[in-house]
Amino acid sequence: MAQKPLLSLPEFQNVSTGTLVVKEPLNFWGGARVKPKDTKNSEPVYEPATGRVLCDMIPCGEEEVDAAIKSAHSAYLKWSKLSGMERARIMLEAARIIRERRDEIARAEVANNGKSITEAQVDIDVSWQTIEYYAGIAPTLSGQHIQLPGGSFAYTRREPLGVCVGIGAWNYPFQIACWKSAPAMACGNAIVFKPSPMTPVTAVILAEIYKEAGVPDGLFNVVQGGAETGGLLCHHPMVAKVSFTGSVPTGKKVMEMAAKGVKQVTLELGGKSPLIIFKDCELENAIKGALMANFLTQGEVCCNGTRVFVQREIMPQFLEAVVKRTKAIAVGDPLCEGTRMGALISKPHMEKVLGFIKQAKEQGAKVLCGGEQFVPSDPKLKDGYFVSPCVLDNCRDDMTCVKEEIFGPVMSVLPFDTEEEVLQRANNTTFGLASGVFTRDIARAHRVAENLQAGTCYINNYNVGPVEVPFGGYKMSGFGRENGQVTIEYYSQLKTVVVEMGDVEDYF
Ligand SMILES: NC(=O)c1ccc[n+]([C@@H]2O[C@H](COP(=O)([O-])OP(=O)(O)OC[C@H]3O[C@@H](n4cnc5c(N)ncnc54)[C@H](O)[C@@H]3O)[C@@H](O)[C@H]2O)c1
Ligand SMILES: C[N+](C)(C)CCCC=O
Repeated sequence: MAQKPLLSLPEFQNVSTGTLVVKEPLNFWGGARVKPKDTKNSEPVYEPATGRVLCDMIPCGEEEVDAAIKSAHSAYLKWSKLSGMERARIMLEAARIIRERRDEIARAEVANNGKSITEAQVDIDVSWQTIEYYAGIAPTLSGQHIQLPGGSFAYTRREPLGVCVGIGAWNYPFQIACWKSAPAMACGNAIVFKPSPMTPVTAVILAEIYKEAGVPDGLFNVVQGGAETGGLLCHHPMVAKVSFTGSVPTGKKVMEMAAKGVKQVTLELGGKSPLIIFKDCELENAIKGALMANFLTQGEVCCNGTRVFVQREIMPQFLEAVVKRTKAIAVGDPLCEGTRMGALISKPHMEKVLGFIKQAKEQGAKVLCGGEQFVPSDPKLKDGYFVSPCVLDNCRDDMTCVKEEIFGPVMSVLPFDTEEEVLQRANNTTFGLASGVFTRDIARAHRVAENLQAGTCYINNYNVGPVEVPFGGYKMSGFGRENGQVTIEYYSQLKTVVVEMGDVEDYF
């Protein structure tokens, strides 16, 4: 008997670099893929490793956004009436299907995003774990009972918000869709998700998996598009909440639009996070940590520790080892198992990153390695957007490469002398997404963690992100949280019910 393909679309079978062409519609609502009405504003989507066109992204207009939101609302009416156990059962089935299809989803993600296959597999694992985790929480959602005088009482109910919109960035396309949909669905909400126009491919796979697992038609919807479609979603009167992942400037616009309808917002924005390495650290771990903090997903990670402060006494050893390890990073075909760094998301983004490096040199930084466009020897990769990972020395706090988010494989190294000084410099930024410290001194580690103004502080590691752990920003890196139990509060509201057991007071 012929084996059923794991993913429903034949184009996703046996994807290798340079082969995927997506022709099927990438929108999904009412439980089915939907062809866009008007194709005139379509944009090509590129495969980062080859520069080849992968598919067209056709943005949804007003009518289509409205249809997706209405379909979400009707599914919400059914889904929100299920018990937590019933919701959990379906979500666990979705997690199981993702786990089973992990490698195929990861390959499609690589074709669209350019990251290495080993990283994409981890992203897909994190995705099903997220759904599993929130499935586990769904049956535990409960209220409080409050005793009042005379036998009266009050109780609270944790209720869903309604239709939630998720707007995603391009660096973790499938994972972001799961980070938003899993807690939302656990709480009884419906979701309309808009991926980044640069990575439209894998969200619709998630939609099909949710459907196969048994979620009601319309509960998880995908609308494709850019700023205009995003604006339509944020303004729609039937939307209760917007959860946004992206840059600070766009986050501000989303907040403004949501404010007009007094909608709740979660903002997961950018960063320029400090990583502080004290001379008493375990140096080998600190070096590995600095690489983890800078070079995952070609450096296109919001929480990357791109300002690496190294205590002056150990700077020579640190630089020698970090440069040696950086030069050894295998850059190339992201679908090869041995590759550790793939291609940047787009040609303009690659040029922007190279521009930051050029400016850093003009401002006095010294390139110790990398920082150039890289052309792999494989001819099919000659038009890919590869940049060799870069370590910058002689950096100062006032340089652009130290102040602005580059979102590419560029580590800026800065010397420091004292704890007090480095804390002041580390906090001297408008961002506050993450931070890290390497030291063997346990008291210092916790003191530094307390004093760093950031939503996460990693002690003796970096960029570890299990779903059980809340993630989100301080300052202009945003607010609200994803992951962890606390995220339930961002996808639900509390109703108080007050019950009188006696007579109403005769006051008037
Ligand atoms: N904190 C986090 O969890 C996190 C995670 C990933 C990425 N990021 C940040 O995302 C940025 C990179 O992603 P990007 O380039 O896709 O960001 P972006 O702000 O350009 O776009 C993000 C999303 O917003 C949409 N959008 C653009 N204009 C809009 C508008 N006017 N109204 C509504 N939606 C609009 C885009 O189409 C896209 O889906 C970096 O700054 C990075 O740090 C943050
Ligand atoms: C690297 N983490 C921890 C998986 C976070 C990714 C989310 C930000 O871009």
